[in-house]
Amino acid sequence: MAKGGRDKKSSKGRLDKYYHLAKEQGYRARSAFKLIQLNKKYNFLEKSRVLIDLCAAPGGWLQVATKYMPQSSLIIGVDLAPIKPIPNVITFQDDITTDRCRQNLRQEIKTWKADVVLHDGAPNVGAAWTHDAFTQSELVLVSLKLATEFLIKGGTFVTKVFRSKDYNKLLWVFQQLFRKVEATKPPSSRGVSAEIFVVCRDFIAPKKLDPRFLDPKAVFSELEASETNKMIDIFRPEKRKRQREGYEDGNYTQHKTADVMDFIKAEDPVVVLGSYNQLTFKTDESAALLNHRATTEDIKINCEDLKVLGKSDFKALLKWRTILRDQYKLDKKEQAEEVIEEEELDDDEKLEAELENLSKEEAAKRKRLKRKTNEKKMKLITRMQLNMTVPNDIGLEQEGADGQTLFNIRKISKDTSLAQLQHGDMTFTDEMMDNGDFSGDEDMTALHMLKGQGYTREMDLELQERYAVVDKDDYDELEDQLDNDYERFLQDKAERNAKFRAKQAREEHDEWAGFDEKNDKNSNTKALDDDSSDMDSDDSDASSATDDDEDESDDSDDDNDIAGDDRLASRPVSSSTMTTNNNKRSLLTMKKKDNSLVNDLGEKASLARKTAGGLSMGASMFFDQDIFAGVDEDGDDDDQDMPEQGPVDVLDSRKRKAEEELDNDSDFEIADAEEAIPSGDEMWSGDEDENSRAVREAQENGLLTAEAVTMARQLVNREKTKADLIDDGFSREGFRDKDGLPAWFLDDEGQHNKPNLPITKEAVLAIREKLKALDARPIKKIAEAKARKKFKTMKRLQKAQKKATDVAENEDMSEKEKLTTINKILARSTKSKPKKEVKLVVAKGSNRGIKGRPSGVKGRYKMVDGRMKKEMRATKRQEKKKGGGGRKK
Ligand SMILES: C[S@@+](CC[C@H](N)C(=O)[O-])C[C@H]1O[C@@H](n2cnc3c(N)ncnc32)[C@H](O)[C@@H]1O
Repeated sequence: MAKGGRDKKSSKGRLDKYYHLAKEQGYRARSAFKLIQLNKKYNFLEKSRVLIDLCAAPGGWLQVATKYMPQSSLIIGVDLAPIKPIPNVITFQDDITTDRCRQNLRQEIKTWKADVVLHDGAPNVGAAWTHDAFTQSELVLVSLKLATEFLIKGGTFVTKVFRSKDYNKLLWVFQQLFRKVEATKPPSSRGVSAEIFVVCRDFIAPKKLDPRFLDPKAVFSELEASETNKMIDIFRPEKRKRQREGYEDGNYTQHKTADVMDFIKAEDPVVVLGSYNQLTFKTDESAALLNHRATTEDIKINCEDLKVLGKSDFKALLKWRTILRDQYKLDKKEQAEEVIEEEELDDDEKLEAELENLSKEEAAKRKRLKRKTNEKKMKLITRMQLNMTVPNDIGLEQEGADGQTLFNIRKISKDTSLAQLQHGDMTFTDEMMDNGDFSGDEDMTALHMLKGQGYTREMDLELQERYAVVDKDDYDELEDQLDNDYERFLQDKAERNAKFRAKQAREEHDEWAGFDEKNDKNSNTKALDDDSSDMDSDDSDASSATDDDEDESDDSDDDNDIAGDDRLASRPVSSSTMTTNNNKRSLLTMKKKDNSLVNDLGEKASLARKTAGGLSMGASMFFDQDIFAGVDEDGDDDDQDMPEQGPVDVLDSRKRKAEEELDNDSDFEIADAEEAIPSGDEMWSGDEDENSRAVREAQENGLLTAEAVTMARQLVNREKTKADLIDDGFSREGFRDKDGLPAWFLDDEGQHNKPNLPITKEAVLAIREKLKALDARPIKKIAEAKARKKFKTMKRLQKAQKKATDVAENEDMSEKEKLTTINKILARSTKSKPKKEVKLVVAKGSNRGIKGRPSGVKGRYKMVDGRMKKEMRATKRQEKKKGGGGRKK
């Protein structure tokens, strides 16, 4: 039974490197590394003196806290389960949801306040995930409540949250109570786990707090999302249904496949691409598609792994789908329905609608052109920042801003990219395509010829034919729509995959290296200004006010503390103000002015409820996020860019926009991740002490083994990467369970069961030389003794020299006498003095037990035990006898 259990554990990959590291370093749970890594990122333990760990069993986090916090800190841990004692830690068993636990905590902490409150609580995550997730969210609120009671102003609250539908609501509440809220997933948290850690810093410590902030009923009761999120797709005149609840409940970790036909028939193909890992051709219907001429090899490859779709792959799949839908006449019915609807209009209405459509199309075209120009400008600025373009080039770049003449196949031939292409490396073309560097028709054809099958010209032509596209702009609209879809796809993907989010943030971070946040903001603002020059003045006022306020809030953090604290309980914010974008901005402005987001949750919710067709509480939460500071105002226009949308009420359109943005709930995290997610695994090394010790030793003593020298050379010569070395470090052998094995066996294993690391001849020679040099160096004591001897000899020689000079100058001596005397003096000086004899005094008779010098003994002496002397003599005698006896025999 136990064996089966263990196997199951292993097969799940549960016994990973952190498990083994935890065992090695004596941590009770692998989760200890989560706190180590969180602390490495945010450094909250070192400067804390009082810590409360809610849900602390078995005590891994407590162990970490004792290690990283200053000595004699007060550390309290509580859990439903008993916690084995940890030195200098107070633990007790309690349910954190009870009042008794609160009282016990109060008793332990007395009048102090905690600098850190940790919460890693998880109810038994098992079969009923949905239920568990909710209970976990409740636990989080309970722990937050305790945190608000015990935390010091400016304190830190760290909690685990599961990515469920309550996630954003929890984040919103955290944001009301802490100035800095960041969600992060430390590397030791398993990728397959839906858990994420939220680090809330700088506790506002409001004097009064509306209890509804911490009441699960108030926080988790969400207004039903309105039905207004309908984006009419110019590609598919059908309703698009977004997964507003984020993850599909209960299915977070599996490799999911869907049949290709599901993708083709789906209402929203982007959701399918975002939700599944693979599209299969297993049914008869889908298998038949394999022979379709549009199903190229690239399409098949794209279907294999949807998680790695690039932009062009994504677009190719959608175009392929459209062609197939056309073939299966899946859109025909809806089109017919539309026609019938249109017939119902009378002539005047038709004319009006047509005119409206025309003017909208015209406006959309203008906007698109402007946006493209701005994109080009932004790209140019980026390039200049990265020293890729000199100002002289600007004219050339701008010439191509309208996308008519810019493409340079020369660009490929000029630089190293040609060599890349010749070697079959098409990443360059992908990049150019994604960047929009290929713009003209000929360019696209040329590129597609280079690219091969996936994104075929044929497919594009077929699509143009299908939509009776008459000019390039119309086709651009299709492309725009695909671009939007791709953005949506990325968003969905980001929501689903925390790792992807981290990667994306890293990439963005890398991409913009060299820009500081301010510059970035400025350039964005500039683009916005350019883009929205025709925006009404109210808008610009509002946005500038927002910027100012933001600055203000940054500068006057402290000033606003008290005001903010008081207002947290009292000042209502009306959700009804958020029905238009103008109002969205004014809310943002208000919020920024307050600097502490002081809202009355209930008031806000009820007002939202009251607002017929208004935004939901979730939307207001969304607008409260800092990410709005950089919101792309031009995005509003994009909605109107779609001619097929037909006459739509502007208000509705904005509501849709707001709702759509609400759905992109991961925005919050991405924004945070940009700032805070580390830019490499090195940020997250598991055991820093060991690492730093090893580094220090290597720095002090150099590399001492041939293996180390070989590895170092491989690293320097780029034959191996750091990741390779880490991988090599983990082997099955290293993780053998040693519990219960006898010591002699482990000793033996230790001697012989060693990894056979590769070494090179050069490394061996280098080490040999080094050791030779080391060997040649005398040890300290010998060197000192030698130096002393040399010094004494020198002194003696100097003395002898002086004596010899005196003799030589003596006029009373004959030359012969002088010579003999000098020779004697020199001979004596080179001879070392005979050692003074040490007299052995036997401690017997009158000498027994005396202290000090025995009477009648002069000079050096040593007391010896008579027995010892006797015994030694006896031993010698016996040996002599034995030896003699042996010979006799
Ligand atoms: C993942 S473990 C915590 C591990 C801990 N951070 C460590 O490093 O050892 C989650 C813990 O939450 C505890 N827990 C769940 N619900 C609780 C509750 N209502 N009150 C107290 N503890 C609770 C469980 O008993 C469990 O020990």
